[in-house]
Amino acid sequence: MSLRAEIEVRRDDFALSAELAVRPGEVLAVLGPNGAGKSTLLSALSGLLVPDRGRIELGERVWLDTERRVHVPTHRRGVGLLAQNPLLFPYLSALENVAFGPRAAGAGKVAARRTAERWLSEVDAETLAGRRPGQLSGGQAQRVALARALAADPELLLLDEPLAALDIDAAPAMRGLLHRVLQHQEHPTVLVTHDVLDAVVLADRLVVLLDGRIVEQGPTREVLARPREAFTARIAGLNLLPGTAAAGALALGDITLTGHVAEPLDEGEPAAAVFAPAAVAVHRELPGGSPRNAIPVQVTGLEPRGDVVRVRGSVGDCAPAADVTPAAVADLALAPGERVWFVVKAAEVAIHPLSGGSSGA
Ligand SMILES: Nc1ncnc2c1ncn2[C@@H]1O[C@H](COP(=O)(O)OP(=O)(O)OP(=O)(O)O)[C@@H](O)[C@H]1O
Repeated sequence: MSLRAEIEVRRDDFALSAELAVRPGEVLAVLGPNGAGKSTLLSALSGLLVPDRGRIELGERVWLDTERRVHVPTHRRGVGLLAQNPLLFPYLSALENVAFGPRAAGAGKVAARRTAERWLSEVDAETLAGRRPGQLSGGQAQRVALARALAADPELLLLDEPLAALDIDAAPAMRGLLHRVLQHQEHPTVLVTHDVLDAVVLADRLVVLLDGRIVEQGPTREVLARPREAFTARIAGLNLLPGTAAAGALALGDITLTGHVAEPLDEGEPAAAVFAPAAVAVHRELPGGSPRNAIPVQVTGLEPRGDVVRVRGSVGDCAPAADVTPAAVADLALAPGERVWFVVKAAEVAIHPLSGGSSGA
């Protein structure tokens, strides 16, 4: 069932006005700076906040229609929420936490337990079944919280910064797990995040919210490849070269890029190499010797950016960038049309799975 929402919220010095549609099985990421209205939007979808005006429908069911004074409360919407903090019941075991939703929906004790076991295993947490939340790490608790959200069989899944509270080691594993689980979701999902990587790995489509308004939307990689707003350009400032996963590397046509594989990847699945323009060195000749990644590009443009010059290149359909000093531009006699090598150390490259939903470009 598709989600369709039109929401208006007015506050003293803030107004949210947003319209969105999410198809079954699709993941929509909502990105935006602090105060843009992301949480307000999510609260309206979950029913915790009653908008001043709007309409929210899931399939044939109307959750909100301000003209007709319809407002279905949160507990009757069938919404699964995974927030920044796991918010597990402290006195219940992991298994009992996950079984809570099915029990509340009327399932018998044995059936609820079986559902909980299946979801705990789905999130690689079956060995944690008997533990209380106080005996779990942040990453483990978040996995249990995801199982709890899914075990209730929600018709709409809301993910509110689900990786923001995890430490730098736990976040990639959880992102990889979400990637796997969301691929099998049949219901719409809305993901609020600050991190462009979450959108790249998890979302089919992206909306960018600024000051309460949607300023960009479309398939994730299309929006990031051609940002129209400065905010999107800034968050999309990383190079992202899409290809397919190959043992510990990324195949991009006949180029192979090696890097750090932070999340589980199956060979042949869509993946991307992600690296900063500042990590790229530009060479006229292919440097020999050291095991570095070398990408043959044609220079398409040079843009001054403070102390550096951003060299834009093209390789296939991709437009990677390198930040170099003005002296290097002069030494290398860089100009549009020239053929050069973009060279980047494997240690500077991260290889991530890519969202591969029906509408993912
Ligand atoms: N309960 C509230 N009462 C009054 N104003 C609020 C309330 N909650 C949020 N706001 C204001 O509404 C605007 C949007 O806030 P919101 O929390 O939706 O933004 P956000 O995009 O989620 O930000 P962040 O990324 O910092 O969480 C902000 O100006 C905020 O100060």
